[in-house]
Amino acid sequence: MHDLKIVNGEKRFDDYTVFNQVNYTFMVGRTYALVGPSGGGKTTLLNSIGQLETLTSGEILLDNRNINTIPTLEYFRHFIGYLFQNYALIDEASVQQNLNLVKHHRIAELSRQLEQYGLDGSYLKRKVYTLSGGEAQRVALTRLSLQNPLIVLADEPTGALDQQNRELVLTSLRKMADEGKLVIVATHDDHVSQWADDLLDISTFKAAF
Ligand SMILES: Nc1ncnc2c1ncn2[C@@H]1O[C@H](COP(=O)(O)OP(=O)(O)OP(=O)(O)O)[C@@H](O)[C@H]1O
Repeated sequence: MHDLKIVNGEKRFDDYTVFNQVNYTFMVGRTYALVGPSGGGKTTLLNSIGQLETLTSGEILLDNRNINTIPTLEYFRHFIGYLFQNYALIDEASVQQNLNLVKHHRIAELSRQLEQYGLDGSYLKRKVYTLSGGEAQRVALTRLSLQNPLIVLADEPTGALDQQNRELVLTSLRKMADEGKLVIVATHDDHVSQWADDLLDISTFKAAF
């Protein structure tokens, strides 16, 4: 069983400590809500797991292997997938181009994957800027499915969505966990906190000096 372990994790920006003494083990197959006050360090912790930030001290172990020993490209390709509040798609490019950015897929495969998220193949030619927020997040979910990473990091993925699209995102993330992925969602949304298997409050990881 894969796990992701943070051992004595600390992150400082100059002399400001965002968090310290983070000791926590995430298990694949589960969903985690990462909560805490604005500026508390949720995004910083997600980015540290995603190799976009480096811990000031401590380590992050994936199956007991320090993630910093995994080459960044390999890590991004095989282990880490992101879902963001603002979708992180290229607005001026088509849905098809966005889905093919990392790896080329046949149109039939793209259509099949899009249909899982309630969009048909006619969306492939649409420019992302013509999509509604809910449709854009469905495209981002499709991209995540195609990438098929072990760890899904979601930063406020429901923040800009109505209830129906929020439920679609949560159902999709649950399915990914059921398929054996680890899903970590940074959120301010109580509904998402209640949905997750485990709740992790970042503000509990800030010891006094
Ligand atoms: N590159 C950086 N340089 C300096 N300070 C930073 C940097 N990135 C983040 N910070 C600071 O670290 C703290 C934690 O920020 P972070 O974005 O992780 O919080 P958050 O819990 O995700 O907040 P929110 O809920 O508002 O999104 C903030 O005070 C932020 O200003």
